[in-house]
Amino acid sequence: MGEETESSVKRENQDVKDENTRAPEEDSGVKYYKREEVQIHNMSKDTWLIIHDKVYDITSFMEEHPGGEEVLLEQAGADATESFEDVGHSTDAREMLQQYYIGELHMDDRKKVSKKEVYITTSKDTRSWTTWLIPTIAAVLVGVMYRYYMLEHKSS
Ligand code: HEM
Repeated sequence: MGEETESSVKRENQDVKDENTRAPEEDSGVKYYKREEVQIHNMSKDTWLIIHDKVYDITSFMEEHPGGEEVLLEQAGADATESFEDVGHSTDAREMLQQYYIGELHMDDRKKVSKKEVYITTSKDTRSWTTWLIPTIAAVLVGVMYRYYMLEHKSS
């Protein structure tokens, strides 16, 4: 009887240990992962991905992915932001990501200039005024030249 209690205590301790070594899903505070840490999880039974500097454990999603397991495995343990965006995933797909979120990519491992910033500097707003200004100037010039031409013809 005493033995039974001892073994159940042991099992309980084991459970606690497993809980601690598992990917943390803490309520308080965000967990930061180094790139090397993410890289270890690069197989079909243990798959992590980085998308937009966030880390996802997609192990349970592998077989469910509508685009197939293969494409995910190719990106396993790495930054899949570009391939994820290239496919043009739906809003539903983006919302699905939340379920697999486990933390953030460590600040030291983030790229210095994010794609977002590049997009902002080349946004349409800064270019749009030049697209109508040049034809307008051209039209005014043609108008002025036409007036001069007509005046000269009248006087001669
Ligand atoms: C955890 C991350 C991902 C989630 C939650 C996800 C989810 C989805 C979903 C819901 C679809 C169905 C179409 C849609 O709703 O957009 C889809 C399609 C697809 N995904 Fe993903 N995806 C993920 C990562 C990736 C990555 C990293 C790649 C590329 C390497 C990829 C490649 C594709 C392809 C090729 C399709 C099929 C598109 C088509 O047939 O039109 N996905 N994915």
